[in-house]
Amino acid sequence: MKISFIGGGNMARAIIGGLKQKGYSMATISVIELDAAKREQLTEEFGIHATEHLPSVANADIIVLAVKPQQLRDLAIFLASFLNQQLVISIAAGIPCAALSRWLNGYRAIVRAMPNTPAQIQVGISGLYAADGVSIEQREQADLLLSAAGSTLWVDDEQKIDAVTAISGSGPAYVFYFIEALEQAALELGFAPYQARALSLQTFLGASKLASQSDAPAATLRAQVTSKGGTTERAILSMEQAGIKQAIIQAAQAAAKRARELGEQLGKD
Ligand SMILES: NC(=O)C1=CN([C@@H]2O[C@H](COP(=O)(O)OP(=O)(O)OC[C@H]3O[C@@H](n4cnc5c(N)ncnc54)[C@H](O)[C@@H]3O)[C@@H](O)[C@H]2O)C=CC1
Ligand SMILES: O=C(O)[C@@H]1CCC=N1
Repeated sequence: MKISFIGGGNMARAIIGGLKQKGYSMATISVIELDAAKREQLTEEFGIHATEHLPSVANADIIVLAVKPQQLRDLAIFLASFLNQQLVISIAAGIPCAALSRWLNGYRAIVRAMPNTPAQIQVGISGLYAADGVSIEQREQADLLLSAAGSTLWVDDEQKIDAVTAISGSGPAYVFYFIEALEQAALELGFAPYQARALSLQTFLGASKLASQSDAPAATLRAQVTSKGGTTERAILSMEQAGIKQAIIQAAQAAAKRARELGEQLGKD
């Protein structure tokens, strides 16, 4: 399977990193990227072919559109004439298959995917939606490609991809934000930076692993840490008073709304 990425930025690098770790032949992967410095970096890091010439996609089996949503329309209109049988996978936030298909001159073999950056170490999760022109074989190809980056979750309702974007697409940033905050707290409690980082990171790693290996819901695991009249109880009370849980829920809702807005604004032309 020959895979061409168009756009060699953060997310393309994360997926290619996952494919490399999984043992994919880097000879089957190419990237079309406008920025010469990024092309050089991609070739150096992964040993892949990186070019600025779009027509090279004609030989690919799968084309992954990994440019910003704002860059997708112009790219797609130019790409349309190079499509024959390829599966097009778009990872752009918010942009509906219908808009992309219109820009691609009615092309319908489109999968909309929403991966996340932990793809680069194969512990990502991707939401996937297949438009009606996608064959069963192409659906399997898309699943195989994104599986190299972690788990996959197919949805039948395209709007759910905006919801996936809000939870797991943007989600790593929420977690990094919490890690930053805990690290900051450790610094303020007198630890050296390397100690603060170790305490914060290992706590996230350990708690995430424990939650993923346990049948108990997160609330039960939290209760197991929380002694009556103890330190955790005081900390959780402080977070409840600050409205942290509600703020996180609102943040995810704001992200989903932004994904819908991007689709409406950018997908209308
Ligand atoms: N960064 C993330 O965590 C995630 C991003 N996404 C989606 O992935 C897409 C890419 O995001 P990032 O990688 O973060 O952006 P980025 O800005 O790091 O990468 C986009 C790349 O596309 C290149 N580019 C733009 N127009 C081009 C063209 N016509 N031909 C070739 N290359 C072109 C740019 O030079 C840039 O290097 C976005 O649509 C975003 O919504 C999806 C899931 C997660
Ligand atoms: O922030 C964004 O718009 C993209 C989509 C999900 C993660 N990054």
